[in-house]
Order: sequence, then structure tokens, then C-alpha cells
Amino acid sequence: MVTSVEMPTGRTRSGTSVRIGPVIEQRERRRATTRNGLSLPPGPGFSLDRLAGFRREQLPWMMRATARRWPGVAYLGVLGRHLYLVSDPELVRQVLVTDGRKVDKGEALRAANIVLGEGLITARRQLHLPRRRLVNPAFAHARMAGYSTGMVDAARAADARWRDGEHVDLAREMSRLTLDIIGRTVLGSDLDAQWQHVGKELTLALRGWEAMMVPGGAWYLKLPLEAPQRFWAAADNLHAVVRRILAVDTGGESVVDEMRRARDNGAALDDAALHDETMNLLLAGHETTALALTWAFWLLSKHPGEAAALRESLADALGDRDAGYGDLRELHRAYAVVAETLRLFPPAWILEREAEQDLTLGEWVAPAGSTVLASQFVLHRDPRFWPEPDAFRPERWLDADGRFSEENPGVPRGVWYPFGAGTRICIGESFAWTEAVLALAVLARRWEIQVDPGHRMALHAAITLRPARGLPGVLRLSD
Ligand code: HEM
Repeated sequence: MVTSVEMPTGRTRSGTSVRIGPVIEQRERRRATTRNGLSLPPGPGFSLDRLAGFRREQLPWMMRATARRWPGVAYLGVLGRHLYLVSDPELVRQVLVTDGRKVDKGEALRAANIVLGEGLITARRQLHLPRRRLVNPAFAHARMAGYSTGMVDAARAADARWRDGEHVDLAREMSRLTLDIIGRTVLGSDLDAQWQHVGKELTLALRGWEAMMVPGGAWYLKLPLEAPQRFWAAADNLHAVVRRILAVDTGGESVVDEMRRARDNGAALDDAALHDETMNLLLAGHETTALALTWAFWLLSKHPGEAAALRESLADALGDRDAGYGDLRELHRAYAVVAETLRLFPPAWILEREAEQDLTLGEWVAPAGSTVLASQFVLHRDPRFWPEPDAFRPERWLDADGRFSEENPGVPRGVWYPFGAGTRICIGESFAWTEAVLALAVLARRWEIQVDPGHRMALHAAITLRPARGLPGVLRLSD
């Protein structure tokens, strides 16, 4: 039940809490307690206000309230689907890692094949491993130094474009930036020249993908209505962009070039596979990091003390220079800001798996065919593991000497997983850290966003967790 809407509230030791959602109390209601002879874990029953909980703005808070009320495993029966929400770190690890062979990507995600083709994101387990072996080398740690040049150049281009006092939607700016980075590093092609076109088509394709994931979505997208037709046109246009890029083999150093050269025991990516993997990277690699940077700028705008501390640390580490790959190991506070942003607003906020066989989850059994959910948003803000879970405190990632480590918060494994875990862990994890930290180091050092006073920040939770109405404000050169 939704009891109130909370805006950034509550002074905490280190500043304002960044709860930007409703306070939801979950109450148990009468519903079936068994299914196919198996006992069902407790969970909320059907009610009208629960349906309201499925609004995109409230969904993450609803999941969190459910996990608080029924920790461990909670059952949600929604429109004929059987969902098991796991919220203990051991169970999260079990589903994503140790029982990885008993689960596959969920049905809703696989429906996205129509747009993405058969690539890493949605690939069935049998196809996934050989594919992953062929794509992995392009994302090896040793390749990051090469990609970092494109990342810094794209951030510098944004810096050169921006004007003091300019009114922008920072979410859009970050989307342009990460698209530029994907162009330079992944595709080896200048996407910035056509960013408005490609950016718009990507947004439409992502929204179509989201529509496909809700029950009845695939059916809706077949209707002869304007929105579905725009979606199909956007998907076709993106495939055409990818085809044009792949038509030229530059023999360069991009991810695509590396994928072309990849061999694993004589196997290689054929043309169709190369196309689908490129499409997957374009979609997966662009919006996620753009969102991380957007949320980071928003959090810094709400916490001027943290923004000043970040600028000071960057000035100490870099002097007058722009950041480069070799500086990364000294940019501890920038890493801490990125980590704290990914904790509070994980761009991939929930993971879905379908049980291929019966799964024992603690004292419960999720029968084959059930859907198991593990939400980063829930675990990343769980008060059992994080003091002041809703507060923005980058220092929780720094040790006494101000050095960053993901180990510093001291949380058990399975609590912190912005990039997933197990065999389906994000292939772009190192890439994303490098990109986000370097972009922040170049841009947050000189710029801040003065968010429009009338702007009400709210979540829009779909495949990714994004600000519902972008991030409108004025760019200011910092002193
Ligand atoms: C902050 C940025 C990012 C976040 C938070 C993020 C998060 C994730 C997560 C949680 C998964 C696992 C999904 C699952 O288990 O169902 C994933 C998978 C994936 N990500 Fe990322 N990602 C980010 C950036 C990137 C980038 C930059 C790229 C590529 C350039 C990328 C490419 C992929 C691909 C291809 C997969 C599928 C991997 C597989 O199943 O083998 N991601 N990402």
C-alpha cells in the first residue's frame, strides 16, 4: 500500500537522503498458499493498490518493500506469471552463480531477440558460452588503455561543446557522450555526426524492447498503430546503421575489429553473429553508462560538498592535465562517486532468470518454469548491510588513506552486483568503469548542473533505471 510520496528527505549524518519515491508498506493478503502441491513463499496478494505498485515510478520501491516485509524469498503471482523475489545475498549468488546451469534468461528478455538478434544479452545458455569466448578478448583488461583515448576525446568534445549558462537536458547530453564513445571505441565509426538520428532510434528501440517485456507486449507491437510502427522502423534503421558500419573492414583496433579477428579453437563469428553482437553492444553499452553519469551529476548537484571534494581530489591528482588511462589508479574519489551512484541508482536494477529445473531456494522450491528475480536496487539499499542505505556517501568506498576498493564497505558477496554475477556478468564491466571514471574526471572537474528548481526527480524503472523526466538544468562552469 502506498502511504505517502517522499522527496529527498531526512537529514542524515552526511547530507540529504536520496529516497525519491513513495513509502510503501506491504501487507499480506489472502491468496493461494500452494501451487502444484508445493508450498508458496509468503508475499503480497492481488489488490488494486498493488497494481499501482507496478507503475514504473514505484516498481523498485515496491520490490524493496516486498523484500523487507518478506526477506529471503517472496512470491508474487502476476498475470499468470510466478515470480520469486530473492533478497538474501546467498540466494542471489546461488541463482546467478552456483545454480547458473539450472537457469536461463527469462522469457520476457528473450522476446527482445526480435530487435537484438541472437546476441550475448539474450542468448540461450547453449549458445552463450561459445559466443562469449569469441567476444571476451575485445573486452580484456589489456584493451582498455587503447579504448580510453576515445573515451577521453569524447568527453573533451562534450567539454568543448558546453557553454556556461546553457540550458540542457543532462540525460540527453550523457546519452550523446556515451554514444560518441561507443562509436569511437566499439564500432570504430563516427556516430557523433549522426547522433540525433541514431540516438532517437536507439531510444525508440529500447522503449519497444521494454514494451515487449510486459505481458501482451509482443502482441501490442504487432498492431497497426503509430507507436509500434515507429518502433519497427527504428529497429530497421539501427540494423541498417550496423550493416553500413560492418560493410567496411578497417582492420583497426575497435571492439568490432577485435571481434572480426577472434578465433576460438577454429571457430569465428560469422557475418550474422557479428551483426547481432554489434547490435547488442550498441544497445547494452550506451544507455547504461549514460544513466550512471546522469545519476552521478544529479547526486553531485544535491551534495555540493561531495562535488567540491571530487573537484579537489581531481585537481590534486591531475594538476592542470586532463585525466588519461595512466591516472586511473589515482582517481580514488571519482571511483567512489561512481560506485556510490551505481549503488543507489543501479542502471540495471533487476535481473530475471527462468528456472529450467526445480530450484531449491532455502526452505522453498521454485518449480521449473518459474521466474526468479534478484534486484540490485533492493540489495544495494538494504539496511542490514549498508549504514544509512539511502544516503549518498562516496566515502564508504574509501579506506583511511582515501584509497578506493569495492571491498571497503565490507558487505557480503551477493549484496553488491551492479554488473551482475556468474557466467552472464556484464562483459563491459571494465569498459564501463574506465569510461565513467574518465568522463567524470574530465567533466565534473569543470562543470556542474544546476537542476531546474521545478524539476521533480522520479524513477522510471524498465529494463534500466532512469530519471523519469530527464535531468533538465543549467550548465555552470565551477569556480
Ligand atoms: C554502468 C554501466 C553498465 C552496467 C550497470 C551494466 C550492467 C549489466 C548487467 C547487470 C548485466 C548482466 C545482465 C544479466 O545477468 O541478466 C550486463 C550484461 C551485459 N552488458 Fe553491461 N552494463 C554496463 C555497461 C556495459 C557496456 C559499456 C557494455 C559494452 C560496451 C555492456 C555490454 C553488456 C553485454 C554484451 C552483456 C551481456 C553479457 C553476457 O550475457 O555474456 N555493458 N550488463
